[in-house]
Amino acid sequence: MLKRLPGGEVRNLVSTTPDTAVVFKPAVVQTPAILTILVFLGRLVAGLVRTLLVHPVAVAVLAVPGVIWVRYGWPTAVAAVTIPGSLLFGWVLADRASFARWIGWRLLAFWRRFWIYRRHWQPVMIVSGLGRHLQGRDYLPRLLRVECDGWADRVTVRMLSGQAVKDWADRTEHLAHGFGSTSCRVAVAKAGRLVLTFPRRDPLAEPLPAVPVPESSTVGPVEVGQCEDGTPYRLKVHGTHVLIAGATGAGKGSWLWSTIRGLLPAMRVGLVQVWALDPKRMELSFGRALFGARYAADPKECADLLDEAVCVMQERADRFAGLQRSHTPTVDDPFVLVLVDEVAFLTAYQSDKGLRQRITAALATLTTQGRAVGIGVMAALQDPRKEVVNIRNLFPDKIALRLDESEQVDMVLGDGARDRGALADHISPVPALGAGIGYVRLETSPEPVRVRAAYVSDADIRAMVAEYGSRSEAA
Ligand SMILES: Nc1ncnc2c1ncn2[C@@H]1O[C@H](COP(=O)(O)OP(=O)(O)OP(=O)(O)O)[C@@H](O)[C@H]1O
Repeated sequence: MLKRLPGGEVRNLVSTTPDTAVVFKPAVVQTPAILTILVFLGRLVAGLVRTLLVHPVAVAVLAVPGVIWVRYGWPTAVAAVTIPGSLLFGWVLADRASFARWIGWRLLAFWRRFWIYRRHWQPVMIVSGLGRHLQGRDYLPRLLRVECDGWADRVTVRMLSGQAVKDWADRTEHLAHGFGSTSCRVAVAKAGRLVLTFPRRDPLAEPLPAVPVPESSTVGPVEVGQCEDGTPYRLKVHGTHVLIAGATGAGKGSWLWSTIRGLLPAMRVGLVQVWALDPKRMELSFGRALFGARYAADPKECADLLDEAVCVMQERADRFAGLQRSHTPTVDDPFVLVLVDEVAFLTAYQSDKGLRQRITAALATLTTQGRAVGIGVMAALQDPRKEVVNIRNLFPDKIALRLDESEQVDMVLGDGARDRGALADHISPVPALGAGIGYVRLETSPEPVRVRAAYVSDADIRAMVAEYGSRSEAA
């Protein structure tokens, strides 16, 4: 048995070069067996101590009854298990969330570390090419920590020296399927350490009803839907520009309408104006009364409205010059959000060259100079192959809803987004399962966040128009 210890194989290594009689035999230095055994024992003790430190709850649940059994006999051990067990069961019934936070997820993490990740670590690492098998030894990335919450496992790993984040990002599919998940996302924790996120279920599989209209009038980030961890997602619109790309039926409308809905109280008091460009006449026309005179559908009217926005922008820039460097919305200088549904209709597909150039120039001017003076642009785009290369860099924040091809993901979100887990081409085309789901990439963070926008139904829009239509118009 000792002959099979790692390193022993070197003894049998013989290498020859073709066509010569010269034979090379490496010198073999035998490691004393006692040294190898001591190293193994040391590693075992270190592993036990590490398990105790990382999973104290799970170790206590397993060890304490055993110790009581040995010292005081089985009846005491059964009582020691039954009494706390009943108390814990009562805790589950009384407050499931706090039980999960303090006990449940920790036990699950302990179990999944042992049963899923530790058990499959070596084969998955070797087969995916992230580990190496050299001269009878495995060189594997270190599995440092497993944490669980309601929807995913977060696995912290230490990369092998010399590995790059891209090596892992290129193998997310191997990792996901190797550890029994549908996807895997890679994020950098610190130098040499990564956090891999493996979803266990999809919390966004059910459509979300429209978010209630906020009570206060704010232009701060607008609640438009929900993130995977169940927290509300708030989209920043003031001080940025947002591009939303998605195939037909991907749910771009729910992002536009959820944003308008969150701004309604601020529109009512005059802190926000939404200017709507609706060349398809199918989306924003439904709530036309909310926009008053600032609605355009015909390409010529759209160009005029954009030019008007540029005039407002330039007039403000003249007034603010030397006085203020950022915009605070007031009734006199409200935040102007220019919404464009299907921007390619006005640019790429526009046959009138003069109009196309006017619109493109106005959009470029607004997106490059507008945010400091309180003008924002939110544009929807159906086919990212048209126009996205020209306009993508004008929008600091991008959202990729369902896309037809994997190459389109990086076209919309920027290089490397798909490798980091933005699988927009895998979003279901079934509206109930996938419409409104998208990956958001903000200028402040390279990690794409998966979000589902709430669905604002026709009835919701009618109610919004009835409640806010005329008053917003007046503003
Ligand atoms: N957030 C959502 N949750 C659930 N279902 C949605 C959501 N958004 C849209 N849907 C469903 O998907 C359908 C298509 O949505 P929508 O028209 O907004 O897509 P779109 O991307 O604007 O498409 P197009 O570019 O063709 O106008 C809607 O009729 C609705 O049934």
